[in-house]
Amino acid sequence: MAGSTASHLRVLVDMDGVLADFEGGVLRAFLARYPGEPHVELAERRGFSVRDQYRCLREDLAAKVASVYESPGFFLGLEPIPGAIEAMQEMIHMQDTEVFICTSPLMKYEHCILEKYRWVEKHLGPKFVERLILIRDKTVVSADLLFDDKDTIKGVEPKPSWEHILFTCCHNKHLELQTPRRRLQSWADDWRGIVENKCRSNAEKECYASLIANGN
Ligand SMILES: Cc1cn([C@H]2C[C@H](O)[C@@H](COP(=O)(O)O)O2)c(=O)[nH]c1=O
Ligand SMILES: [Mg+2]
Repeated sequence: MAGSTASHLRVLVDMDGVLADFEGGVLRAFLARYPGEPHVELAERRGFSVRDQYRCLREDLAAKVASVYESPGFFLGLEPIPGAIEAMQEMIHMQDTEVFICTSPLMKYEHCILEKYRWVEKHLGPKFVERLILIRDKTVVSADLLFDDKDTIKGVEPKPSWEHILFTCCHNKHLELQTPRRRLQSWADDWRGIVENKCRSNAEKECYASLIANGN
C-alpha cells in the first residue's frame, strides 16, 4: 500500500454526517432562521444534497437552506454524531492502523475551512488536527477504507484504492446497497470488526505477495 510502512491499514473517516451532525445542524438552524417556512424533516430526507431537496419543495428554499450552512459558526457549532468521538479516540490507537479525517469543504469556503479545523481541535484534539484532510475529490486519496455517508463518491480516479463503507445517515438509510458494498449503521455498529478484518486481509495479501515474490 502506497505511503505507509509499519501500518497494514489506512482508514479515512468523513466528517459531515459521520463525525459531525450536519443534517441535524441544518434543520435546527433552518427552523430558527426561517420559522413557518416549509422544511424537510430528517425522516423525509432523500439524497445527499439537502439543497436539491429543498429546491423541490420550493425554488427559493434552496438558497435559504444553503445560506444556513454557509453562515459563520455553522460548522463549528455542529454536534458530534453519537459515539463518533469515542470511536476515533479508540481507532487512532489501534495497532497497525493509521486514521485520517477526510472531508470536503464547501465551495464557499470562507468560514467552512477554519471552522472544520477548529471543530476537530475542540472535539478530538491536536493529534487529529494533524490528520485532517480537506479535499473536494476523495478518490485521489490513497487508503484502504473510507467511512462516508455520501452514497456515491466520484472523482478523477475511476478506481479509488479505498473500500467505501457507507455510514448510515437520514438521507441514505433507505438505499439498498449492491453486494459487496456494505454499511456501518452507526458508531454503535461493529466498526472495529470492519477495521480488524481489513487489516487481517491486507496482512494476508502482503504475506502472499512476498511468497510469490520469493518464488514459493
Ligand atoms: C448535504 C450537503 C453537503 N454539502 C457540503 C457540506 C460539506 O462541505 C460537504 C460534506 O461533504 P462530505 O462528503 O461529508 O465531506 O458537502 C453541500 O454543499 N450541500 C449539501 O446538500
Ligand atoms: Mg459526509
